[in-house]
Amino acid sequence: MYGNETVGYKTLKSDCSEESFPFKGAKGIVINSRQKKSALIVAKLLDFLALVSEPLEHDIICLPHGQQNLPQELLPLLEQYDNLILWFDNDSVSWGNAKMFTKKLSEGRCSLIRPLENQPAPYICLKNGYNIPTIVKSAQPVSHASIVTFANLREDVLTELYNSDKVSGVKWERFPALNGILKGHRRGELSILTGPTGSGKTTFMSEYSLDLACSSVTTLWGSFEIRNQRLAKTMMTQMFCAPLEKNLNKFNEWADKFERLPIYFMTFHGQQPLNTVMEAVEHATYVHDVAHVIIDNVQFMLGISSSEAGFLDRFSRQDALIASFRNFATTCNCHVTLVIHPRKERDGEQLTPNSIFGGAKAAQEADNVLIIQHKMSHASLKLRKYLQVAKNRFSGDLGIMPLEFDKEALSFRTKQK
Ligand SMILES: Nc1ncnc2c1ncn2[C@@H]1O[C@H](COP(=O)(O)OP(=O)(O)OP(=O)(O)O)[C@@H](O)[C@H]1O
Repeated sequence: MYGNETVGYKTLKSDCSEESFPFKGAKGIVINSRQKKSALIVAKLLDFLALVSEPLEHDIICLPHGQQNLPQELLPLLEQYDNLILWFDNDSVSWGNAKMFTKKLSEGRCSLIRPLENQPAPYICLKNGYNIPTIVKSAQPVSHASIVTFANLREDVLTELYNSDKVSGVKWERFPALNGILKGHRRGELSILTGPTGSGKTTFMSEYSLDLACSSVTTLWGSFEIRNQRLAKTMMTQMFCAPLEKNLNKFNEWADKFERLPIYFMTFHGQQPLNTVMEAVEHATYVHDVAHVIIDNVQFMLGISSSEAGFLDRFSRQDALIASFRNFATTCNCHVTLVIHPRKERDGEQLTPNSIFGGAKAAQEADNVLIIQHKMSHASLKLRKYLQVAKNRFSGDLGIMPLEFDKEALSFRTKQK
């Protein structure tokens, strides 16, 4: 509903999956109105239905696109409420998403149900016979001061401890080895991907981000080097797992599936001023609740190449870009991945974090450094590729993931044995 008007609908299937229609454009809410000044907001229809049957002094609202995004158009609709309580799943990804939404909804009037073991999502609470009104009463206000005391932080610490045995970010379906090393993809971090020229950085990043988008990570692509239609074609091929050229009759079916993914593309190409790009990124992050921004690649965006004269200028421009994205990732709680070429490439030599163009600054500011490496297999005399996690600030775990390229499907996915 939007006011009294029906603007779309949500479906719930027997396997508990949900869909919204229209997919991206639905700008209304599912509401059980009890004419209250306080509302309980959930992301899933199943949770909504669980709460509707409870004796609660709140309006019950289900968001149109789950945790994926909170359309700006809903904000006036929610203005009527003095209090908003957000109750999502009890894992750290949902916790991060709920906190992001409170920024948009104005933190002062928002409370959150903490993702603790005895406070799972409403539907699970209902199934387990938990006392839902008591859990709702335990909702904690969101603190938003610039300076916090431990009293403000203790609930966050408890949440981290409670979730510490779980993968603490969104998992990759196609790259299980990465889940083991990186422990998932988290908001607020800066990752750098590097690798020799033509080693497959764009192709890999396309699949890596596609996989996350399939798990509802809203993604903004800044493809400065290749055109968006080529990137979208690569992603669609990777999603389809076979060449689309040979299956043109399937195009519409797969284009419909691809269109439903929360992926946005910046329309920049070639060299662009940093401020213009940052402005677009910040705007899109606010409007679409972007959780992952990709810049491919930094040198192309800045219009610099390793052969350009005046290295001081090009290094300082790249430093400024890295500092801007570092700051953006932290303040907007969004993951940023920067694709950066290596500084120098000597045949047969392995790259290290220090090989990143621009040197120390990039590796220092990054939370994660990923490197596509080549290695000659002495047994088969074939050049093997692998992805090396050379820095991991979250858990400190380092390691490698072999990259077997399927040329037809443009895919590096780990094959099921
Ligand atoms: N492991 C691989 N084996 C063979 N071909 C590959 C492999 N990975 C990518 N390719 C192909 O190589 C070409 C270049 O890949 P891609 O553009 O992803 O590399 P890149 O590292 O981003 O390049 P650049 O250094 O120019 O930015 C593409 O046509 C891609 O399909």
